[in-house]
Amino acid sequence: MSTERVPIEICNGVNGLEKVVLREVRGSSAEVYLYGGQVTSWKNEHGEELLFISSKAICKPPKAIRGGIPICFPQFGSHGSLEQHGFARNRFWTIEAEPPPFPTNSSSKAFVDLILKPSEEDMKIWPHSFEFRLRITLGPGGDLMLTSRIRNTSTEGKPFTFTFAYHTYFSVSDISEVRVEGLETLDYLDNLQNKERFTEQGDAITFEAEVDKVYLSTPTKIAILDHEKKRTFVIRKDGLPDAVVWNPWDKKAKAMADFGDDEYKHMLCVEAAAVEKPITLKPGEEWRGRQELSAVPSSYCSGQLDPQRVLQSS
Ligand SMILES: O=P(O)(O)OC[C@H]1O[C@H](O)[C@H](O)[C@@H](O)[C@@H]1O
Repeated sequence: MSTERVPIEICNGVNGLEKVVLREVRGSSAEVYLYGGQVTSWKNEHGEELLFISSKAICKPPKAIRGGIPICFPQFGSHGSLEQHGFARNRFWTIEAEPPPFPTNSSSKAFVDLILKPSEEDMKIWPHSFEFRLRITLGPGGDLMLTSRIRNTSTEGKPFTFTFAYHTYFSVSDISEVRVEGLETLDYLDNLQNKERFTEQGDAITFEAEVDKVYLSTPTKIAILDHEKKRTFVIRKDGLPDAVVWNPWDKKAKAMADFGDDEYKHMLCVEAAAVEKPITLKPGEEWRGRQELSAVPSSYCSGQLDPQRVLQSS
């Protein structure tokens, strides 16, 4: 099989911000803004958007883009002294033509390599030398893979510590019809209750109010079932033990300037993350964290197991 890659397509997105477009022959596509190194669109082969992006997103530095997949680094949330979610999401990344090779089992030809290095200004707020390489790949079947490689390039023998998340906003038909599987019975830190630790009770996770939880040491596979759309998102992760689940619900939605009042109904963030146990890199060390997303039609839909409905439709 030829490994010749598809030439990278770069064009201007909102407010003239540069974006990279990845396309697969079967019709799926993805868009990545250099601002934030942020995926802002992921479409399946029917051209359906799979990620949520707010109609009120402010695509203007220094505001991070509301939606898609912001990168939280070197700090997740308010777990540290930096600005919320760190600074990677509102810096300009660059395309790296020839990154150091790394083993990949993907035969995909549609990918882009980005790199972020700290500026002098960044060094003032976080005095650490690093190279953050991000490869975004669109697989032959339309899967979206993000691989991060973060290296400590300190020449002064200084280690550094960080937390991290792929803050993925999934597009869902109706949040009250959505179920998350893979996090049942796990411990979590509740951001709505001073980051206190609780244990999840019950069968599956469904939504009827604001949620902001960091599930700890989760399985590597998590599923989001969207009954109305008959679609299941599958998240596979590696190097990222935790998973954040967030929906602002109505009150917080109204309080956010870059988020529509009712948009909470159509999104859910499930974020592959390393939060509870920060990662430490010594000089010369490199860390990898990977997230792979796929969207598959789900055979199970709400009501299918309801005998009344089965009778009515037969
Ligand atoms: O508004 P942002 O800074 O983008 O953060 C949006 C949300 O991100 C995460 O999911 C956090 O757990 C939430 O506490 C936060 O509200």
